[in-house]
Amino acid sequence: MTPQARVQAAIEIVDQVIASAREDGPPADAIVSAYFKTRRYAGSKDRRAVREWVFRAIRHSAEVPASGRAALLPIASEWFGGEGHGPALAGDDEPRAGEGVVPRWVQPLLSPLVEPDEWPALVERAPVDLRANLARTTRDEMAAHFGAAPTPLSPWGLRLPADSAVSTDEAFADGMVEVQDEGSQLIALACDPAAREVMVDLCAGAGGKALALAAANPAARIVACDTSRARLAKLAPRAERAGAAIENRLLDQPREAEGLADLSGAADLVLVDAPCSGSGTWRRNPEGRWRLTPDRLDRLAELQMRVLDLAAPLVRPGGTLVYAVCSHLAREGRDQAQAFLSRHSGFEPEDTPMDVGRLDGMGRLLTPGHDGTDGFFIARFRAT
Ligand SMILES: C[S@@+](CC[C@H](N)C(=O)[O-])C[C@H]1O[C@@H](n2cnc3c(N)ncnc32)[C@H](O)[C@@H]1O
Repeated sequence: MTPQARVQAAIEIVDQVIASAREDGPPADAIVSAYFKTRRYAGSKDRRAVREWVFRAIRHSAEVPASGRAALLPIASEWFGGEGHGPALAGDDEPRAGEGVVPRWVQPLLSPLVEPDEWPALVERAPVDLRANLARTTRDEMAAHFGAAPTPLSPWGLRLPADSAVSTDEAFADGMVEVQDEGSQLIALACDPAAREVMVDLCAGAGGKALALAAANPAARIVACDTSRARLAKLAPRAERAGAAIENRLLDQPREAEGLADLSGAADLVLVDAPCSGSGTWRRNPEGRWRLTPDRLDRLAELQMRVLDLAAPLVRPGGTLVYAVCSHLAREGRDQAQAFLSRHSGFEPEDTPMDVGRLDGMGRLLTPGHDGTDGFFIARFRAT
């Protein structure tokens, strides 16, 4: 492909990314892969270059651009002109995407700790973090195997450069490591897993945190719940690879409480890794900024409240509830934690066992700019 044709391909892909953000469709990565499935003429260098253009265009623009052309014009105008199968010459009054990190309507909703000087880090390319599965290996052994540096905050973590391929490595296939951002590892650490016998991961998804809990305490009973069959189905093969014993439980929305009745008052620890805006992972999914709308945020805040209320009765007296979201928005983090306490007088806040991030209300906030992790809010409550 000519350089111009690569830019044209990026324009077509960004058009699809814009539509997918509107319709809650697949992520940009999946769209790039699907695009090249039907274009066998593109070699690996072409694919890499096009992908690079696509993500540069997405990172460049906080607001949804008018089109793929509008997204590429500000960063690739030298290739517009119709040569070499490239995009046609741009008109003077053609729309161009503006530069920005945080969408205007989201800016007042950020935690006040996230000041504008750290906004650029919210969309910078992220490294690949691994979690060594201590049930099978040591971090030092995996550091030597991958030639990776230890992460500074998590005792289980290793850090590789952005875009490192891990899934084809034999240590990955043998369950010695999982790909997991250091911030996610810190959520599992905030659960104090070694001290628990019964742990419920209420929003387990594909089980990233449940696997970390199991690695830290292989003897514990871990119940991984979710309302999404598709997400939960991904946990079983991962658990098998890691040699972890985790019970899977598919909950039926809106009758989740019925499916949890036998766990009432039985859990030493309930983790609520709640559905959220994902604003803390914009550096991995920068088009997440284009997906979020005020309506969607309202629905997520409702859901967070609902899963917290489902979690509360499961915690035994003296047990712990950990609430986490991968978000920098005060409404999903510190405000949600405060509202939980005002609804549940049988809980009191307690600090996380590790001194990481910054205090944000009664929880802790981790951010890419301050901590080098994805963005997370973590709060801990003790059942009195
Ligand atoms: C942030 S994701 C969880 C990520 C997961 N813990 C991990 O570490 O990979 C939130 C999950 O909550 C699930 N969820 C949504 N509504 C729920 C509900 N009412 N009860 C339980 N899980 C729910 C979603 O399906 C989604 O998988």
